[in-house]
Amino acid sequence: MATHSDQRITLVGLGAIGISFAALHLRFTSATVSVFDTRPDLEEHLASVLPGYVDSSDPAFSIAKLRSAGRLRICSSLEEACDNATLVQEQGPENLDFKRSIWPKVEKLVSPTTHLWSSTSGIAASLQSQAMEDRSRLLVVHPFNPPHIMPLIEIVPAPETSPAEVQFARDYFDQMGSGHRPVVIHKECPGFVGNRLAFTLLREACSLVDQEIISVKDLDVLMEASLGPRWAVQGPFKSYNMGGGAGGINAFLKNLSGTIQNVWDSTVPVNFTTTAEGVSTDPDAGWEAKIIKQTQDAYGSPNPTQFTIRDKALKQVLEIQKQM
Ligand SMILES: NC(=O)C1=CN([C@@H]2O[C@H](COP(=O)(O)OP(=O)(O)OC[C@H]3O[C@@H](n4cnc5c(N)ncnc54)[C@H](O)[C@@H]3O)[C@@H](O)[C@H]2O)C=CC1
Ligand SMILES: O=C(O)[C@@H](O)C(=O)[C@H](O)[C@@H](O)CO
Repeated sequence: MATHSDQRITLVGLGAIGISFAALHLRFTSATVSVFDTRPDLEEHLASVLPGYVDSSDPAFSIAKLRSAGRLRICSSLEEACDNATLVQEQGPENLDFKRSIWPKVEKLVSPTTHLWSSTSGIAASLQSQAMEDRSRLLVVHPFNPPHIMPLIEIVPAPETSPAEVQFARDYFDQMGSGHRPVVIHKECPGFVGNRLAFTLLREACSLVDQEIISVKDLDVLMEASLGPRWAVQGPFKSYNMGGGAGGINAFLKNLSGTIQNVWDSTVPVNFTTTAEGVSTDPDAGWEAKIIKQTQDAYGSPNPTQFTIRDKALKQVLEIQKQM
């Protein structure tokens, strides 16, 4: 694989994820990063957010230095941004029309060997690539927010994606030295794996609040005081293997099979009451209104201080993981 310094990376879409990926590539590789976004305030937006994400006191990482050194290019068109790119990563809107339309445009602007990655949360590469000339090039490289801190990178090839593209993406993050942990998902499924697990838990959490079994705030306390720390140090299978004692997971499943099955049989799934405007917040709409009101009453709207506290805590947890 070409070293990171050989990479000329184009980022399409510099919102929450795009800026975070820009910081990751700039901080941990010597790649050139060209950024394009249709927002008119891209330069100001980058200046206000990127330095905090790059998180380095080294003056070489100031926006001005990165630009004068040619490592950061702020572009005003997709054509300019894709010029001479070895890797194009899109973090545009999470809708199929956008993602399906951007790739044929990019294909025409780059070389046949340029790697093409989508940061999508759940739109399969096989759906995005329908209008592409060469569908074997497209790969989902799904991060967890924020990717400049969160180590997971879900690599999700379509059946058409070439194995070489998967290997390149895996090597890219394995060799970055940032502590990122790429995981290859072998079959496309809605939500891939990370979000599928997250949203399964979210559905049960919403159902428990809707049934007035627990409040939003106490459910968060319950997670932060138990499963959160547990799963930060041992995933579900590793921790239940320990939970089975000497007999491991086999004993665990045998000992608890009745309780586990009883819980599985008792779940009361909830489904969105969506309207043309999206999720309904109508007080009579059921669970959504309860979740939204209780969450807003508990936490208000997210503010920069909350993000700073979150990121600091995440980094401390990840530092502890490295010592394991
Ligand atoms: N926010 C999250 O927690 C995560 C989001 N993702 C995925 O990343 C992608 C981006 O999500 P966010 O960064 O949260 O969205 P965002 O709304 O913060 O950023 C999207 C950016 O795309 C830009 N954009 C819109 N149309 C464009 C165009 N034609 N060309 C170039 N730029 C354009 C917008 O101006 C905006 O800055 C989505 O596919 C999402 O599913 C993946 C993991 C986590
Ligand atoms: O949770 C995350 O950071 C990611 O898995 C996501 O994809 C975001 O939650 C969000 O985009 C869910 O769709």
